[in-house]
Amino acid sequence: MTDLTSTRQRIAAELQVASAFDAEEEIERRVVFLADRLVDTGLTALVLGISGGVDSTTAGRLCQLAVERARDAGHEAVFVAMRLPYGVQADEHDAQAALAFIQPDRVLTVDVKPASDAALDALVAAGLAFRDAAQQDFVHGNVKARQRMIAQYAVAGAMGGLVVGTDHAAEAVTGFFTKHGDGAADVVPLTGLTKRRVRALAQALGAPAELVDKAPTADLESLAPGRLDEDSLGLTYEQIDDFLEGRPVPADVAEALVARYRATDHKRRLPIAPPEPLVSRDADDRLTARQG
Ligand SMILES: Nc1ncnc2c1ncn2[C@@H]1O[C@H](COP(=O)(O)OP(=O)(O)OC[C@H]2O[C@@H]([n+]3cccc(C(=O)O)c3)[C@H](O)[C@@H]2O)[C@@H](O)[C@H]1O
Ligand SMILES: Nc1ncnc2c1ncn2[C@@H]1O[C@H](COP(=O)(O)OP(=O)(O)OP(=O)(O)O)[C@@H](O)[C@H]1O
Ligand SMILES: [Mg+2]
Repeated sequence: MTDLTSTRQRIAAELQVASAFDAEEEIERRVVFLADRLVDTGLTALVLGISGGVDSTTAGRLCQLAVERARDAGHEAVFVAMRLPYGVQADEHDAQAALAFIQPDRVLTVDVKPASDAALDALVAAGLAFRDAAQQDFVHGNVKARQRMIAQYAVAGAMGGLVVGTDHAAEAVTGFFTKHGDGAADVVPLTGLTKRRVRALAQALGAPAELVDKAPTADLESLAPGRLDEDSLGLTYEQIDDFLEGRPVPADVAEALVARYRATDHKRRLPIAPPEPLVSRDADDRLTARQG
């Protein structure tokens, strides 16, 4: 086995990509997971932003099925779908189609533009300077993602809810999310899925074809509205999925993915702390020796 093959296998295992896949089984397993989290924690709501993309369409429908499952078991539970546009969203019709499909108990709409723009204006007024307009637009994009996180956590705080994230293996491997923005969540039901497997779940759940097949966009940059993820990444999701599922990919693609995975390691972890001081390790060792 080559080094690259064993590295790929290790990454797929770390991201929980299964070798076998059955859409119906995966739906059931993930609905049960969400319903159990509600019952076990005693919390009473799931909260998730619905963008009109396939990830939140899929996760949103799983959430609605999960709260219905929890209610059937006698547990009070509600799914709050959040529309979180930045001003007027160009593909608002897709977001509305997603909501029509998900049939959430409740929809809350919060425009993240005023808060996102106010944060940027205050930073500039405080003297923060950007390299150029493109850098400012990129940083502003991450502010928008974090405003969505703030809105969802406010609802979760008020309603006793869990914030649901849409991260999955094809996004995690490249670290293509905003740290503490869309990367922040209490539960991540799509974990381990490649993008084509997310689409397979969406299809099996009965989502409209235009959402199942929709091209992924983070849609964070005002200077490049609706910019496709694949253009930003310089990789296609087919390539990413093939890599994760152990199908053949060109060596340069595999090398690029391994490099991205390593460079974004910090985004999949808790904040980095200083190494443990030796003195406390010695104390731990003494305690272990006494207990042993
Ligand atoms: N080695 C390291 N150890 C610890 N921290 C490290 C680090 N390298 C950078 N950092 C820090 O990490 C932070 C940067 O991370 P972050 O703020 O996330 O910013 P960054 O990764 O630069 O940008 C987020 C990327 O995710 C994309 N995105 C965002 C949201 C949604 C989606 C989507 O697909 O829908 C995609 C977005 O388009 C953009 O390309 C900085 O503070 C940086 O200094
Ligand atoms: N305009 C928005 N309104 C509500 N939630 C949003 C919006 N944009 C992003 N989000 C939230 O951030 C998450 C991450 O965005 P991301 O683009 O990765 O997923 P998606 O839009 O659902 O699917 P895709 O990746 O295929 O575009 C979304 O799943 C959603 O929960
Ligand atoms: Mg999107």
